[in-house]
Amino acid sequence: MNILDKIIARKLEEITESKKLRPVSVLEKEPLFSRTTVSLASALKNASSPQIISEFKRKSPSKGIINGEVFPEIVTADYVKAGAAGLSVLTDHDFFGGSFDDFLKARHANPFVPMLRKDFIVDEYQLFEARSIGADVILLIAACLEPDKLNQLGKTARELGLEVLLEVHNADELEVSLGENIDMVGVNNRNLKTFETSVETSVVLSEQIPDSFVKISESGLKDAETILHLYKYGYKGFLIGETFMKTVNPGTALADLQNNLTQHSNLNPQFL
Ligand SMILES: O=P(O)(O)OC[C@@H](O)[C@@H](O)c1c[nH]c2ccccc12
Repeated sequence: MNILDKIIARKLEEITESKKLRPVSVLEKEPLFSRTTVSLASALKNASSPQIISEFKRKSPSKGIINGEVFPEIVTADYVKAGAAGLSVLTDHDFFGGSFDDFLKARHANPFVPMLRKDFIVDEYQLFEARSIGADVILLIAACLEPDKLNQLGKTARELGLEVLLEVHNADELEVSLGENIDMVGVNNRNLKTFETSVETSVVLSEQIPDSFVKISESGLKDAETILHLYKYGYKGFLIGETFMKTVNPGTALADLQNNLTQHSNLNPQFL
């Protein structure tokens, strides 16, 4: 069984448990459930420079513990101060060390910033959960979902007021998964089954994503040069976790990257 299959198997168990403990009728009563969501897609679409979506991630199956001593309310507020266009917070516990508690702390610290619930969504129930913790965006991973299921989840997500980020890793996934209930397409530079990471994945797939979708490059991004390179291929958003999270002060790491982006684009105005 590859790691993705293991994650999904565990996810299905968790969902069965959660549905009993907190049925949809309970989730719907959460105060955040009826909150007005904030659009990540429009923040990215309207920007005239590369936008960073900063991730709060404690650990991962590929890297183990990334940072054991971090507080989501502090890190995410620092990210926003340093200019993050959006936030991504892991809610998967067993494989990524995340939680609803992390997400809620980040949400309360940043009420008006677009936030992605980063998890493995395989059931409608998780969309209600996402809404109940104050998410604006959910991720649908093509590698985890049959096209019909993906389309159905996208439809329900949008009915709930959530934006949908479709994650793909290759042309086949893109072809079968791209549909009408998608707001943004994220190209994951990391293969979730092998953990192999190459930013060339974003270059190769860029041409095949229609211009009507906002493009985001995800994973393995470390420096301004790479971001400006991918920006030329039409990527507006850049999802970055580990590069920031492995430092003592993730917000400062983002601020440094933003400075480098500005400097490089001053030196090379053709990039912007
Ligand atoms: O930490 P990185 O290499 O900057 O990657 C961030 C993000 O792209 C990655 O965490 C991610 C992308 N897709 C996912 C799906 C599930 C869990 C995690 C992910």
